[in-house]
Amino acid sequence: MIDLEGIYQTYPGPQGPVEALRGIDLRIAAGEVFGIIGRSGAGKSSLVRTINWLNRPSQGTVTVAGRSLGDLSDAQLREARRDIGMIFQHFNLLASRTVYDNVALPLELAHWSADRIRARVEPLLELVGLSAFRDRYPAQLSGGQKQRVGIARALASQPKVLLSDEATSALDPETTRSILALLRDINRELGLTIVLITHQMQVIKQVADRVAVIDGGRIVECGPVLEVFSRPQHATTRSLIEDVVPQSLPEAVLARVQAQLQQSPDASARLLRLVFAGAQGEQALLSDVIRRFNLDLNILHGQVDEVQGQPFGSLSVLARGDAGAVAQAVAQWRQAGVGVEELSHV
Ligand SMILES: Nc1ncnc2c1ncn2[C@@H]1O[C@H](COP(=O)(O)OP(=O)(O)OP(=O)(O)O)[C@@H](O)[C@H]1O
Repeated sequence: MIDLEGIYQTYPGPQGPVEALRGIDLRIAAGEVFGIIGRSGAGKSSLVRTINWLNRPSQGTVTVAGRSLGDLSDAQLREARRDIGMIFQHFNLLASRTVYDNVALPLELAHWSADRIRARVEPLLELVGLSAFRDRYPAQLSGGQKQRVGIARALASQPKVLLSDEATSALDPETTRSILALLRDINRELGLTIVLITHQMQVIKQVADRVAVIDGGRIVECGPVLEVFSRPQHATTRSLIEDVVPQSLPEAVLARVQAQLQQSPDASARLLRLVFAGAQGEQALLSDVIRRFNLDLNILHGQVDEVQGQPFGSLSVLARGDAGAVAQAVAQWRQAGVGVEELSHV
């Protein structure tokens, strides 16, 4: 559905050119919810804006729904952009128009008749849960309701792709969850391809199928969300994931364990972090090794969660046992597909 090849974006700057995008290749399939995450200045906005040609890249090609945007005339580009809806962090609603009229705007601009507009807008207001608010003005709405108007407006021209530029960044966590659930429903019901850029891993966790991590204008990691969460390869990914899955042991917990072991030393003790995802989360991972290898396992820190309906978690444990027992337990976990890393020597 979306194909980016060799995208470079250079902006002029007071201290010389700024290279915002440095060779991006990305393929997003029809019907996917695809997340792009990165820190401030990583190049997220520059990237998402090349997908509707609001940013013309310095180099590279963008193909959306079979059309190479760089090859189109202005009229063809206007036509192609109807396939690409967009929602924004600050909603971009017109204050002087009601909810209904904001959603109707793109259709008015396309010279639709009032009857046709009504037939399109009313079901959209229903879809986003705002039928009762149709005559209100943006100033009379909450942030979440404003974003629902933004979503309905973006869907008015029946796009194939919806781009979301930090659409939940200005919302509280609960409203964020409800907007993301709405986007997921729309993706399922309408088969819409959704590309969302965000700096929040929570957003990726709740809604994306695949994620690309962008850093310094390059994609440093890309894959299915569950895979990237369980085996992050790049330091930037790890630190972004820390928000939703602890990647290390809090200093205070580590200090407590070290103090305990100083009082009663144990040469077999190892501090391990286990990461499990999907089917592994349903197995008796701990009790099995405890029984089989006669291990002592203290759970020190961790979290069990769900990503895309699959169990996913990380547990930090202190493992102790007879000579070789901990190593055998580690081997068994690894064989079962559980990620095991040694946190530090204690
Ligand atoms: N129009 C512009 N002119 C000059 N430099 C720009 C322009 N737009 C972006 N940049 C620079 O390009 C780099 C990438 O910016 P971009 O807005 O794409 O990042 P971002 O990841 O979306 O950041 P944020 O999350 O803070 O919005 C930054 O160094 C930024 O300062």
